[in-house]
Formats: sequence, structure tokens, C-alpha cells
Amino acid sequence: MRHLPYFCRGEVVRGFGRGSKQLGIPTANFPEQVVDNLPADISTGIYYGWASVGSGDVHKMVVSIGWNPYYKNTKKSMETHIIHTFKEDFYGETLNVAIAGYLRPEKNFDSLESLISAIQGDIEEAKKRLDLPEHLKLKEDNFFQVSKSNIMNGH
Ligand SMILES: Cc1cc2nc3c(=O)[nH]c(=O)nc-3n(C[C@H](O)[C@H](O)[C@H](O)COP(=O)(O)O)c2cc1C
Ligand SMILES: Nc1ncnc2c1ncn2[C@@H]1O[C@H](COP(=O)(O)OP(=O)(O)O)[C@@H](O)[C@H]1O
Ligand SMILES: [Mg+2]
Repeated sequence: MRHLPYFCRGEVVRGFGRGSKQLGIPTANFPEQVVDNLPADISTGIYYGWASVGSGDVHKMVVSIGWNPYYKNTKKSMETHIIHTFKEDFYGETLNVAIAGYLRPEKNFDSLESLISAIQGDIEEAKKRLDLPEHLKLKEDNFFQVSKSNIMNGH
């Protein structure tokens, strides 16, 4: 994957409301336009990296890109679960994402329980890999510093 690390920003929009309600794992969804602009060689699948909301702190994350075979979505989506507990929802805010590496392809599952345990496995694997020096330095990338400055808010 030539394009890693891959950086992108976008507004957090509403998805199907399944992430937190059914899975207990909220995912911040990007608008269609951000998904359509992904480079062709970022294949669908599950990735890990770093993310921040607006000018907030940078946290570890996992991101799913694709059609969610378990739910048979007809539109490709890009959904980020930030490994951090937030006090409130952040719909409408800017999500800044730096994708560091690839974990696995998207899969179908026999049950919701197996989907949830696969995602929990992804989260544990992401936490470990992001502690490697090559990934830790991405957390300090200028991409996130720019998000912290006022430039983005236009004042
Ligand atoms: C780390 C991670 C891995 C995922 N893996 C799969 C998968 O293998 N198959 C699948 O159908 N959906 C997968 N999902 C997507 C969930 O099905 C999706 O987040 C859920 O449908 C929530 O959708 P919503 O944001 O539209 O509510 C994954 C999500 C995350 C965050
Ligand atoms: N740790 C988190 N990671 C991602 N989103 C979170 C987190 N904590 C709270 N949220 C909020 O939850 C929303 C996602 O919940 P989800 O059930 O996936 O709904 P939707 O289908 O609208 O995306 C995000 O848009 C965000 O506002
Ligand atoms: Mg979501």
C-alpha cells in the first residue's frame, strides 16, 4: 500500500446508528465525498492509526473501509472508532485521521457476537502496533499540529 500513511479530514456525519447501539463500539462516519476521494490503492478493509476531533488530543483508532458485509451496505463507508471515551457525541465536528497500517480484510460473520469480538481483537492489535516507534512518531505529525492551530476555525 503505497499511500500509507494516509491523511484525511472530514466532517462527522450520521451513519445507520448501529455502531454504538448494537455493537457497543461507536464509529464516526465520514461523508460520501471523503470516501469517494480515497486513493484507488487503499483497498477496503480494517486499518489502524491515529485520530483527533477538531483541535483535541490525538488518540489511537481503528477504521473500517468498505461495505460492511455483515450489514450488506450498498454504499461504501469509512468509519473510525477512536480508542478513547468521549463525554459526548461530536457529529458535525472535523475528524482528523492518519492511517498507519492495515489489519485485515472486511468479513461476514455468523452472529453479531462474532463481529463484536473481531472488532475487539482489532482494537487490541491496533493498541499494540501503535506503540512501535515508527507509528508513535506519526502521532506527532504536523498534520495534527495544524488541526490544533486556529487556522482551521478561521479565527
Ligand atoms: C475495527 C472495525 C472492524 C470492522 N470489521 C467489520 C467486518 O469485518 N465486517 C463488517 O461487516 N463490518 C465491520 N465493521 C463495521 C461495523 O459493522 C460498523 O461499524 C457498524 O455497522 C456501524 O455502522 P454505522 O456507523 O453505520 O452505525 C467494523 C468496524 C470497525 C470499527
Ligand atoms: N470513541 C468514539 N469513537 C467514535 N465515535 C464516537 C466515540 N465516542 C462517541 N462517538 C460518537 O458516536 C457517533 C457514532 O456512533 P454510531 O453508533 O456509529 O452512529 P452512526 O451510525 O451515526 O455513525 C460518532 O459520530 C460520535 O459523535
Ligand atoms: Mg458510525
